[in-house]
Amino acid sequence: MPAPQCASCHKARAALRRPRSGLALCGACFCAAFEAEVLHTVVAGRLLPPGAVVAVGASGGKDSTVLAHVLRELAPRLGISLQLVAVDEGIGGYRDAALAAVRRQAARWELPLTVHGRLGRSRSCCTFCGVLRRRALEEGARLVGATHVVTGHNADDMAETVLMNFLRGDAGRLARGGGLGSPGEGGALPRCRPLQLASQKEVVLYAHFRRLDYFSEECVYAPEAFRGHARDLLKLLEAARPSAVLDLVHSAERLALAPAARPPPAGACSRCGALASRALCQACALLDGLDRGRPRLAIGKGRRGRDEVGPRGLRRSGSGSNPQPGKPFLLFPPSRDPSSPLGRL
Ligand SMILES: Nc1ncnc2c1ncn2[C@@H]1O[C@H](COP(=O)(O)OP(=O)(O)OP(=O)(O)O)[C@@H](O)[C@H]1O
Repeated sequence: MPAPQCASCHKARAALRRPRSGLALCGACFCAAFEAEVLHTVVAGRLLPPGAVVAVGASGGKDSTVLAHVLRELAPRLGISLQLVAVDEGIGGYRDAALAAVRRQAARWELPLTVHGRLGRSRSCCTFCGVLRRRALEEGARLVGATHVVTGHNADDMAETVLMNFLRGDAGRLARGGGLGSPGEGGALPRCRPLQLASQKEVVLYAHFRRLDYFSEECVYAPEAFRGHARDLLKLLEAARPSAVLDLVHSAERLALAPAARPPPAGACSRCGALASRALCQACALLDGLDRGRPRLAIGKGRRGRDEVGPRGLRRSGSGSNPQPGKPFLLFPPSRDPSSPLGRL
Protein backbone atom coordinates (compact mmCIF):
# COMPACT_ATOMS: atom_id res chain seq x y z
CA MET A 1 0.00 0.00 0.00
CA PRO A 2 1.48 3.39 -0.91
CA ALA A 3 2.23 5.78 1.95
CA PRO A 4 -0.44 8.42 2.56
CA GLN A 5 0.09 12.08 1.75
CA CYS A 6 1.69 14.27 4.39
CA ALA A 7 -1.15 15.61 6.58
CA SER A 8 0.58 19.00 6.79
CA CYS A 9 1.86 20.02 3.34
CA HIS A 10 -0.44 17.66 1.36
CA LYS A 11 2.30 17.44 -1.27
CA ALA A 12 4.98 14.99 -0.22
CA ARG A 13 4.40 11.38 0.77
CA ALA A 14 4.36 10.78 4.51
CA ALA A 15 7.52 9.22 5.90
CA LEU A 16 6.43 8.61 9.50
CA ARG A 17 3.55 8.57 11.90
CA ARG A 18 4.00 10.76 14.96
CA PRO A 19 4.02 8.37 17.92
CA ARG A 20 1.60 10.37 20.09
CA SER A 21 -0.83 11.90 17.62
CA GLY A 22 -0.63 9.27 14.89
CA LEU A 23 -0.36 12.10 12.31
CA ALA A 24 1.31 11.00 9.06
CA LEU A 25 3.96 13.56 8.05
CA CYS A 26 6.82 13.93 5.60
CA GLY A 27 10.30 14.38 7.08
CA ALA A 28 10.44 18.14 6.42
CA CYS A 29 7.05 18.85 8.04
CA PHE A 30 7.89 16.63 11.01
CA CYS A 31 11.17 18.52 11.63
CA ALA A 32 9.41 21.88 11.32
CA ALA A 33 6.71 20.75 13.81
CA PHE A 34 9.34 19.41 16.23
CA GLU A 35 11.26 22.72 16.15
CA ALA A 36 8.04 24.72 16.62
CA GLU A 37 7.19 22.63 19.68
CA VAL A 38 10.60 23.21 21.25
CA LEU A 39 10.24 26.94 20.50
CA HIS A 40 6.85 26.88 22.23
CA THR A 41 8.31 25.10 25.29
CA VAL A 42 11.08 27.72 25.56
CA VAL A 43 8.86 30.75 24.98
CA ALA A 44 5.84 29.64 27.05
CA GLY A 45 8.08 28.56 29.93
CA ARG A 46 10.21 31.76 29.62
CA LEU A 47 13.24 29.51 29.78
CA LEU A 48 15.79 31.50 27.77
CA PRO A 49 15.38 35.29 27.65
CA PRO A 50 16.71 37.35 24.71
CA GLY A 51 20.40 38.09 25.22
CA ALA A 52 21.02 34.84 27.12
CA VAL A 53 24.37 33.14 26.62
CA VAL A 54 23.37 29.51 26.69
CA ALA A 55 25.76 26.69 27.62
CA VAL A 56 24.51 23.48 26.01
CA GLY A 57 25.62 20.42 27.98
CA ALA A 58 27.05 18.47 25.04
CA SER A 59 27.57 14.75 25.65
CA GLY A 60 27.75 13.74 21.99
CA GLY A 61 24.58 11.62 22.50
CA LYS A 62 21.40 11.98 20.48
CA ASP A 63 19.50 14.24 22.89
CA SER A 64 22.12 16.93 23.38
CA THR A 65 22.97 16.75 19.67
CA VAL A 66 19.34 17.35 18.74
CA LEU A 67 19.03 20.06 21.39
CA ALA A 68 22.09 21.94 20.13
CA HIS A 69 20.90 21.66 16.55
CA VAL A 70 17.36 22.85 17.30
CA LEU A 71 18.56 25.75 19.47
CA ARG A 72 20.99 26.76 16.74
CA GLU A 73 18.04 26.91 14.32
CA LEU A 74 15.97 28.90 16.82
CA ALA A 75 18.77 31.16 18.13
CA PRO A 76 18.07 34.11 15.78
CA ARG A 77 14.37 34.11 16.72
CA LEU A 78 15.09 33.73 20.44
CA GLY A 79 17.96 36.26 20.40
CA ILE A 80 20.32 33.91 22.24
CA SER A 81 23.90 32.78 21.63
CA LEU A 82 25.19 29.25 22.16
CA GLN A 83 28.29 27.65 23.63
CA LEU A 84 28.86 23.89 23.71
CA VAL A 85 30.24 22.67 27.05
CA ALA A 86 31.31 19.03 27.33
CA VAL A 87 32.41 17.37 30.57
CA ASP A 88 35.06 14.69 30.31
CA GLU A 89 34.28 12.28 33.16
CA GLY A 90 37.25 10.14 32.17
CA ILE A 91 35.14 7.06 31.42
CA GLY A 92 37.51 4.82 29.50
CA GLY A 93 36.21 3.29 26.29
CA TYR A 94 33.22 5.63 26.15
CA ARG A 95 33.76 9.33 26.66
CA ASP A 96 36.65 9.74 24.23
CA ALA A 97 34.53 8.56 21.31
CA ALA A 98 31.58 10.66 22.50
CA LEU A 99 33.82 13.74 22.73
CA ALA A 100 35.04 13.13 19.20
CA ALA A 101 31.40 13.40 18.07
CA VAL A 102 31.00 16.67 20.00
CA ARG A 103 34.14 18.06 18.33
CA ARG A 104 32.78 17.17 14.88
CA GLN A 105 29.47 18.87 15.73
CA ALA A 106 31.18 22.04 16.98
CA ALA A 107 33.24 22.25 13.79
CA ARG A 108 30.26 21.59 11.51
CA TRP A 109 27.96 24.07 13.25
CA GLU A 110 30.72 26.61 13.92
CA LEU A 111 29.87 26.74 17.61
CA PRO A 112 32.46 27.38 20.35
CA LEU A 113 33.26 24.25 22.36
CA THR A 114 34.80 23.95 25.82
CA VAL A 115 35.75 20.57 27.28
CA HIS A 116 35.81 20.63 31.07
CA GLY A 117 37.01 17.78 33.33
CA ARG A 118 38.45 15.17 33.82
CA LEU A 119 36.50 13.99 36.81
CA GLY A 120 38.70 10.92 37.03
CA ARG A 121 37.52 9.59 40.35
CA SER A 122 33.85 9.08 39.56
CA ARG A 123 34.04 6.08 37.36
CA SER A 124 32.28 3.30 39.13
CA CYS A 125 28.86 4.56 40.07
CA CYS A 126 26.28 6.59 38.15
CA THR A 127 25.38 8.64 41.23
CA PHE A 128 28.95 9.93 41.52
CA CYS A 129 29.21 10.57 37.85
CA GLY A 130 25.87 12.41 37.67
CA VAL A 131 26.48 14.64 40.68
CA LEU A 132 30.06 15.56 39.80
CA ARG A 133 29.23 16.03 36.12
CA ARG A 134 26.50 18.44 37.10
CA ARG A 135 29.00 20.48 39.07
CA ALA A 136 31.58 20.35 36.26
CA LEU A 137 28.97 21.50 33.74
CA GLU A 138 28.14 24.48 35.96
CA GLU A 139 31.85 25.34 36.24
CA GLY A 140 32.38 24.98 32.49
CA ALA A 141 29.36 27.17 31.79
CA ARG A 142 30.68 29.89 34.10
CA LEU A 143 34.11 29.70 32.45
CA VAL A 144 32.60 30.59 29.08
CA GLY A 145 30.46 33.39 30.53
CA ALA A 146 27.14 31.61 30.13
CA THR A 147 24.01 32.98 31.79
CA HIS A 148 21.97 29.76 31.37
CA VAL A 149 22.61 26.00 31.16
CA VAL A 150 20.51 23.64 29.04
CA THR A 151 20.60 19.85 28.97
CA GLY A 152 19.09 17.38 26.53
CA HIS A 153 16.84 15.41 28.91
CA ASN A 154 13.77 14.25 26.99
CA ALA A 155 10.30 13.20 28.22
CA ASP A 156 11.34 9.56 28.62
CA ASP A 157 14.36 10.56 30.75
CA MET A 158 12.13 12.70 32.95
CA ALA A 159 9.47 10.01 33.35
CA GLU A 160 12.17 7.48 34.30
CA THR A 161 13.43 9.89 36.94
CA VAL A 162 9.95 10.36 38.39
CA LEU A 163 9.46 6.58 38.51
CA MET A 164 12.86 6.08 40.17
CA ASN A 165 12.07 8.67 42.80
CA PHE A 166 8.73 6.99 43.51
CA LEU A 167 10.34 3.57 43.71
CA ARG A 168 12.92 4.88 46.17
CA GLY A 169 10.34 6.85 48.12
CA ASP A 170 12.49 9.93 47.63
CA ALA A 171 10.04 12.69 48.53
CA GLY A 172 12.71 15.39 48.42
CA ARG A 173 13.63 14.70 44.82
CA LEU A 174 9.99 14.26 43.83
CA ALA A 175 9.26 17.69 45.27
CA ARG A 176 12.16 19.27 43.37
CA GLY A 177 11.69 17.28 40.17
CA GLY A 178 8.73 19.07 38.56
CA GLY A 179 8.87 21.95 36.11
CA LEU A 180 11.04 22.52 33.10
CA GLY A 181 14.11 23.56 35.02
CA SER A 182 15.43 25.43 38.01
CA PRO A 183 15.59 29.21 38.24
CA GLY A 184 19.15 29.31 39.53
CA GLU A 185 18.77 29.14 43.31
CA GLY A 186 21.71 29.65 45.62
CA GLY A 187 23.77 31.48 43.00
CA ALA A 188 23.68 28.56 40.50
CA LEU A 189 23.04 29.36 36.86
CA PRO A 190 19.42 28.85 35.74
CA ARG A 191 19.07 25.40 34.16
CA CYS A 192 16.41 24.07 31.85
CA ARG A 193 15.50 21.12 29.66
CA PRO A 194 13.88 22.37 26.43
CA LEU A 195 13.30 18.78 25.16
CA GLN A 196 11.51 17.71 28.32
CA LEU A 197 8.17 17.31 26.53
CA ALA A 198 9.64 15.62 23.42
CA SER A 199 9.48 11.84 23.25
CA GLN A 200 12.65 9.85 22.77
CA LYS A 201 11.30 8.32 19.58
CA GLU A 202 10.80 11.75 18.06
CA VAL A 203 14.28 12.87 19.13
CA VAL A 204 15.71 9.89 17.23
CA LEU A 205 13.49 10.62 14.22
CA TYR A 206 14.54 14.28 14.20
CA ALA A 207 18.21 13.29 14.29
CA HIS A 208 17.55 10.92 11.41
CA PHE A 209 15.76 13.38 9.15
CA ARG A 210 18.27 16.16 9.89
CA ARG A 211 21.10 13.67 9.30
CA LEU A 212 22.79 14.53 12.59
CA ASP A 213 26.05 12.87 13.49
CA TYR A 214 25.95 11.62 17.09
CA PHE A 215 27.44 8.99 19.32
CA SER A 216 24.97 6.19 20.05
CA GLU A 217 26.85 3.81 22.31
CA GLU A 218 25.64 3.33 25.86
CA CYS A 219 27.94 4.20 28.76
CA VAL A 220 29.86 1.14 29.87
CA TYR A 221 28.42 1.53 33.38
CA ALA A 222 24.78 1.91 32.28
CA PRO A 223 23.81 -1.78 32.77
CA GLU A 224 24.59 -1.36 36.46
CA ALA A 225 22.28 1.57 37.04
CA PHE A 226 18.91 1.36 38.75
CA ARG A 227 17.57 3.60 35.96
CA GLY A 228 17.48 0.56 33.66
CA HIS A 229 14.69 -0.99 35.77
CA ALA A 230 12.64 2.20 35.60
CA ARG A 231 13.20 2.27 31.82
CA ASP A 232 11.99 -1.31 31.38
CA LEU A 233 8.95 -0.66 33.54
CA LEU A 234 8.14 2.49 31.61
CA LYS A 235 8.22 0.62 28.32
CA LEU A 236 5.68 -1.86 29.63
CA LEU A 237 3.49 0.96 30.89
CA GLU A 238 3.76 2.82 27.60
CA ALA A 239 2.72 -0.26 25.64
CA ALA A 240 -0.48 -0.43 27.69
CA ARG A 241 -1.03 3.32 27.86
CA PRO A 242 0.79 5.45 25.27
CA SER A 243 0.35 8.65 27.31
CA ALA A 244 2.13 7.13 30.33
CA VAL A 245 5.42 8.98 29.69
CA LEU A 246 3.93 12.46 29.52
CA ASP A 247 1.44 11.69 32.28
CA LEU A 248 4.33 10.87 34.59
CA VAL A 249 6.24 14.01 33.60
CA HIS A 250 3.20 16.16 34.35
CA SER A 251 2.37 14.30 37.54
CA ALA A 252 5.68 15.47 39.00
CA GLU A 253 4.64 19.07 38.39
CA ARG A 254 1.33 18.60 40.17
CA LEU A 255 2.46 16.67 43.22
CA ALA A 256 1.83 18.30 46.58
CA LEU A 257 3.72 16.86 49.51
CA ALA A 258 2.30 16.60 53.02
CA PRO A 259 4.08 19.16 55.27
CA ALA A 260 5.90 16.41 57.19
CA ALA A 261 7.34 14.98 53.95
CA ARG A 262 8.65 18.29 52.63
CA PRO A 263 12.44 18.57 52.50
CA PRO A 264 13.96 21.18 54.80
CA PRO A 265 14.61 24.57 53.19
CA ALA A 266 17.97 24.52 51.40
CA GLY A 267 20.92 26.51 52.69
CA ALA A 268 24.48 27.02 51.45
CA CYS A 269 27.14 24.28 51.40
CA SER A 270 29.68 25.06 54.12
CA ARG A 271 32.54 24.17 51.75
CA CYS A 272 31.69 25.51 48.29
CA GLY A 273 28.64 27.70 48.90
CA ALA A 274 26.37 25.81 46.50
CA LEU A 275 22.74 25.12 47.40
CA ALA A 276 22.57 22.30 49.98
CA SER A 277 19.93 20.72 52.19
CA ARG A 278 22.64 19.51 54.61
CA ALA A 279 25.93 21.00 55.81
CA LEU A 280 27.68 19.85 52.60
CA CYS A 281 26.17 19.83 49.10
CA GLN A 282 25.94 16.45 47.39
CA ALA A 283 29.09 16.98 45.30
CA CYS A 284 31.23 17.98 48.30
CA ALA A 285 29.76 15.12 50.36
CA LEU A 286 30.68 12.65 47.63
CA LEU A 287 34.23 13.95 47.34
CA ASP A 288 34.53 13.97 51.11
CA GLY A 289 33.34 10.35 51.29
CA LEU A 290 35.76 9.30 48.57
CA ASP A 291 38.63 10.94 50.42
CA ARG A 292 37.66 9.07 53.57
CA GLY A 293 37.12 5.81 51.71
CA ARG A 294 33.41 5.73 52.65
CA PRO A 295 31.64 6.95 49.55
CA ARG A 296 28.21 5.44 50.20
CA LEU A 297 27.85 6.71 53.74
CA ALA A 298 28.86 10.14 52.52
CA ILE A 299 25.71 10.38 50.44
CA GLY A 300 23.50 8.93 53.15
CA LYS A 301 22.97 5.67 51.30
CA GLY A 302 24.49 3.01 53.54
CA ARG A 303 22.46 -0.18 53.14
CA ARG A 304 19.85 1.48 50.96
CA GLY A 305 22.56 2.49 48.53
CA ARG A 306 22.94 -1.12 47.46
CA ASP A 307 19.74 -0.70 45.51
CA GLU A 308 21.54 1.83 43.39
CA VAL A 309 23.63 -0.74 41.64
CA GLY A 310 22.15 -3.81 40.03
CA PRO A 311 23.96 -7.11 39.82
CA ARG A 312 26.75 -7.04 37.31
CA GLY A 313 25.93 -8.65 34.03
CA LEU A 314 22.16 -8.20 34.48
CA ARG A 315 20.98 -7.52 30.98
CA ARG A 316 18.56 -4.72 30.51
CA SER A 317 17.54 -2.82 27.46
CA GLY A 318 19.89 0.04 26.78
CA SER A 319 19.23 3.75 26.65
CA GLY A 320 18.10 6.14 24.03
CA SER A 321 17.30 4.38 20.89
CA ASN A 322 15.87 1.15 22.18
CA PRO A 323 13.14 -0.99 20.64
CA GLN A 324 9.83 0.25 21.88
CA PRO A 325 6.64 -1.73 22.06
CA GLY A 326 3.54 -0.36 20.42
CA LYS A 327 2.58 0.50 16.88
CA PRO A 328 5.23 1.02 14.26
CA PHE A 329 5.41 4.70 13.43
CA LEU A 330 8.05 4.93 10.72
CA LEU A 331 6.28 4.17 7.47
CA PHE A 332 9.44 3.63 5.46
CA PRO A 333 12.20 2.60 7.81
CA PRO A 334 15.34 3.46 5.85
CA SER A 335 17.44 1.06 7.84
CA ARG A 336 16.91 -2.44 9.14
CA ASP A 337 20.48 -2.56 10.30
CA PRO A 338 20.34 -3.59 13.99
CA SER A 339 23.47 -1.56 14.72
CA SER A 340 21.70 1.60 13.53
CA PRO A 341 19.74 3.46 16.24
CA LEU A 342 16.85 3.93 13.84
CA GLY A 343 16.92 0.29 12.80
CA ARG A 344 16.47 -0.69 16.44
CA LEU A 345 13.41 1.49 17.08
N1 LIG B 1 29.70 14.53 29.59
C1 LIG B 1 28.77 15.46 29.47
N2 LIG B 1 29.10 16.73 29.18
C2 LIG B 1 28.17 17.69 29.06
N3 LIG B 1 26.85 17.47 29.21
C3 LIG B 1 26.46 16.22 29.49
C4 LIG B 1 27.39 15.15 29.63
N4 LIG B 1 26.69 14.02 29.90
C5 LIG B 1 25.40 14.36 29.93
N5 LIG B 1 25.24 15.68 29.69
C6 LIG B 1 23.99 16.44 29.60
O1 LIG B 1 22.99 15.80 30.40
C7 LIG B 1 21.94 15.32 29.54
C8 LIG B 1 21.40 13.99 30.04
O2 LIG B 1 22.47 13.09 30.28
P1 LIG B 1 22.48 11.58 29.78
O3 LIG B 1 23.35 10.83 30.70
O4 LIG B 1 21.10 11.11 29.51
O5 LIG B 1 23.26 11.79 28.40
P2 LIG B 1 23.66 10.76 27.25
O6 LIG B 1 22.74 9.59 27.26
O7 LIG B 1 25.13 10.54 27.31
O8 LIG B 1 23.44 11.60 25.94
P3 LIG B 1 22.17 12.36 25.40
O9 LIG B 1 21.22 12.57 26.55
O10 LIG B 1 22.70 13.63 24.85
O11 LIG B 1 21.59 11.48 24.35
C9 LIG B 1 22.54 15.26 28.14
O12 LIG B 1 21.54 15.38 27.16
C10 LIG B 1 23.49 16.43 28.16
O13 LIG B 1 22.82 17.66 27.90
